Amino acid sequence: MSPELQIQELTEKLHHYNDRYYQDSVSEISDYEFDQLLKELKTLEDQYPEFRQLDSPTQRVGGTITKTFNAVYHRYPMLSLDNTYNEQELRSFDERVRKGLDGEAYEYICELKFDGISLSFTYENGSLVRGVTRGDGTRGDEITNNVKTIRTLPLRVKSEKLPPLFEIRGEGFMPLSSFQKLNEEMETLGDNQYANPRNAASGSFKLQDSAETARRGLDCYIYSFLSDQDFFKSHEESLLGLKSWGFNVSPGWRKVDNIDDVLAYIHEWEEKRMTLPLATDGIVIKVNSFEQQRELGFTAKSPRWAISFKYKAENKPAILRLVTYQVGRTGTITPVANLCDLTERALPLNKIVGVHLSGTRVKRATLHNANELERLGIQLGDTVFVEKSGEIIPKITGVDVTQREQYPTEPIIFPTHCPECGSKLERNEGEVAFFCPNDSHCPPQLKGRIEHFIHRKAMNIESLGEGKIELLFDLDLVRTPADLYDLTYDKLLGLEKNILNEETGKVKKISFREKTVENILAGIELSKTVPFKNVLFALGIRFVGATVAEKLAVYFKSIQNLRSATYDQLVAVPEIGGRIALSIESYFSVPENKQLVERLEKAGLQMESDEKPIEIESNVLEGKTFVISGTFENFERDDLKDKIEANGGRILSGVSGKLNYLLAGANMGPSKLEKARKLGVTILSEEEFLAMLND
Ligand SMILES: NC(=O)c1ccc[n+]([C@@H]2O[C@H](COP(=O)([O-])OP(=O)(O)OC[C@H]3O[C@@H](n4cnc5c(N)ncnc54)[C@H](O)[C@@H]3O)[C@@H](O)[C@H]2O)c1
Ligand SMILES: [Zn+2]
Repeated sequence: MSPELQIQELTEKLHHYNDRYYQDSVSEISDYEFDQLLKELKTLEDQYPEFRQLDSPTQRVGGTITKTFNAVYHRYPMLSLDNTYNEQELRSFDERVRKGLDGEAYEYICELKFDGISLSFTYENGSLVRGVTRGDGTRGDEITNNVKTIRTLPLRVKSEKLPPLFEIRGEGFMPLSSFQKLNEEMETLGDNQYANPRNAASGSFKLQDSAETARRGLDCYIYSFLSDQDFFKSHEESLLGLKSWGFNVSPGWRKVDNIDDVLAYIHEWEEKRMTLPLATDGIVIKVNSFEQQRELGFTAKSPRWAISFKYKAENKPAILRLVTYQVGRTGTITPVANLCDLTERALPLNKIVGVHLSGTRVKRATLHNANELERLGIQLGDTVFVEKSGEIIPKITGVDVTQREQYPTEPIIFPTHCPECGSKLERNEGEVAFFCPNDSHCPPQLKGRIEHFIHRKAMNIESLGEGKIELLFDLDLVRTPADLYDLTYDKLLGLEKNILNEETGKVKKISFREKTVENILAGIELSKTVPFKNVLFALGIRFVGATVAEKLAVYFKSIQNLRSATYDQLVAVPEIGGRIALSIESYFSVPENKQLVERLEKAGLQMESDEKPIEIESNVLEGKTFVISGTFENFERDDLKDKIEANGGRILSGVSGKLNYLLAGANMGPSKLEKARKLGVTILSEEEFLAMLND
């Protein structure tokens, strides 16, 4: 693959994971894997800077602002931290610091890296006036009412010496005890549980209802102070100052004066951090002197005077007792390893006690697919290595075949039929996974459809979660998405179901009371206003993801037009290929699907689009190319792109010799600006751009 394509692919992949992580609070891969991909991209970009994408994830903070809160600009940008997983790189960081400081002596402050979300608090005349999330680093969501529920955060600070305006920063987190309590409650309500305390904190700080936020018992550790005056001389002084004003500074920090002592601190906390009442994922190292911090400066994304060291996932041997097979929402069959500790070989085969790993008991680990079984070459009874990092599903990384002499093993036989519905399994050419083709009757697939239907990017019915759907499905009330619209208050009130938590063995009762029922119905009602493109995505037509659905909605404008479109009409749509066209045709040829769509139409869902394709305003920018960078007063970035295209201009992905204009907003990276200057690209301000439009 060419480096250009590689860069494009990696960029896209990372955008996808960022989106899932920051918007949906879901990690599809481990942080370690994510960070390795990011590193790979960075290396490629350094080698081929001309192919770096406009919005490369190496250049900016991964998060975004939401539409539900007021977005406010940060006085001082909120950046990320560079990270590493190994000591060698940490020593290289130390080398860079040494060089950057030209032989001056320096000290480090080591702190724990708390796993939550960054928050920024503004104090005016000693009073807390604003609390904001990091967002995209330039702008964040204003969540003042929610941060005021943090009990340890002073609303007023009394000290004669305080500057009239200052900002403090910290990590908002959910203590492990609150996390456990919250998830237990959510389980009983049939709501989706949070995968880890970080996601729980992130979700809870962004609730609309502050009373609910208050109930969830959030907390915050403060780690930085910012003001326009030189108030403190060092990070150490600021931590002591913050503490003396009553801020919640975590006591674990330490000042050291060389990298070996940093490493000692890291080793010391590797195990000890498991005993803390909150989740941590590493250590943060900061140059102590503020003067020296200024000398070292920043990259586009992170300070050069700090780095985080992240602990790698724990890896441990265990015994593979049994392989079970899960049927996923799309029919994919996933083999799952059932594990126990090495000392528990004598237990009966079906007794799955699990292994102790990273502070939790791990009973199961994914084996992905049949190919992976082959690749690992594992057998039942084998001694395997298990790894777990944070919230990620544990996985098997290898096998110790030397143990087979002493402990005989048996081959694993992959099933030929679906464990849920008995259909014969199939595998598409070139694909690794077997799947159950019975998509209209296989229970997990039916449930999966409904779960997809209510997803945020689809019908966005927040009041229904996995547990609730399970209950409605098992009681035969909802078998297809259309059934949701036939639910009534009387049908729902008082429904109950016991759910067994396989991990803990505890039984929980889900029951629908008045408030729950009202919420469910209100959520379903509200979904009738969701635009056509979402409805189209919600149908779950194969290969029709959110982006394709949007294109189809803009082009065909209604379900009526789409349903009657021929293959040739479908492939005539820009970016719609034969594979998608065939899938759409085949979807509408199935009687069950036709009926589903008709019922949804009757229920009153939006089946027509009022979205317009980009309307041509003028051709004043005809033949001109643009790259947009930074933030703007009058436009969101996407609006600006639309504006350029509506006036005949074209957007390019990176600064190159071919480019006509670099549209430079606030806070853009200096390297891009410099490159544009070198290549003689005209740099436009927002005002100049507006003037150009009005020419
Ligand atoms: N698994 C995935 O799919 C996925 C996707 C996107 C991001 N991620 C993870 O998230 C990371 C990016 O997130 P990020 O930009 O917030 O970086 P980060 O979480 O690695 O580090 C920066 C953050 O650390 C926090 N922090 C905690 N304790 C601190 C302390 N004592 N001092 C200073 N800061 C402290 C701050 O909130 C700061 O913003 C990635 O490197 C990756 O590990 C994972
Ligand atoms: Zn099946």
